[in-house]
Amino acid sequence: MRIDVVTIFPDYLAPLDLSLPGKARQSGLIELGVHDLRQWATDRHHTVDDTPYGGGAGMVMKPEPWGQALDAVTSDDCVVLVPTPSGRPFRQADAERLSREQHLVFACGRYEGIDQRVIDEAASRWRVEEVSLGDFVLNGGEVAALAVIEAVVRLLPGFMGNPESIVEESHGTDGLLEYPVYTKPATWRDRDVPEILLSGHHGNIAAWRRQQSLERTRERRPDLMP
Ligand SMILES: Nc1ncccc1[N+](=O)[O-]
Repeated sequence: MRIDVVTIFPDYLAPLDLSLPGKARQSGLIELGVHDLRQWATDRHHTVDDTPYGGGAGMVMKPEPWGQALDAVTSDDCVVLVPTPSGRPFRQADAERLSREQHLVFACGRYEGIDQRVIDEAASRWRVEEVSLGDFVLNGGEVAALAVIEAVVRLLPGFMGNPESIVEESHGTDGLLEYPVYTKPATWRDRDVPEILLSGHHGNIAAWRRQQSLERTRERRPDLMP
């Protein structure tokens, strides 16, 4: 898989050189390109934003640099992902679907967003998905791009040491929240690990874990209850 990110803050994407994505890059399983939008802002000051038509606070990202940038980094069959609070909620199912793509391009907007014509023109040439991580406002799309990239890359075959660990996760196969987990010591600050987990009885343990998942989901995410 190839991943390209266009941003005015390329250093924000430096964490991708660490941990999982970094390892995946060394093994050649992903190619990552981070591009500074300003290289396509050809005026003397490399201007990337301007005041919004119709007035209003803040600045909007100009279309010309974005048009040149996307022309340069996209491929015919790529998916252009635009992190934005006005996007569709990004879910685990989207991470799974996107992990099967060959080329993802992240357009990270800042300020009040990117001129809509950039999105409209891109959507006439490539698959474009405006995605949101949640109902809160960040200052730009970079943090969201990092999160989406991690959610996608960790699903690629051969990246996770133990593929088993992917199956039993929150928002995984049965869509429930994950059950609580414990490890040694059996007692810590007078708190014991639930007896059932020490019983070695796998059937009962599975049932207890399912019950815990249901209770947690009912309590915290009733919207996910089956
Ligand atoms: N919440 C967000 N705020 C700004 C940019 C992107 C965002 N998001 O969730 O993808």
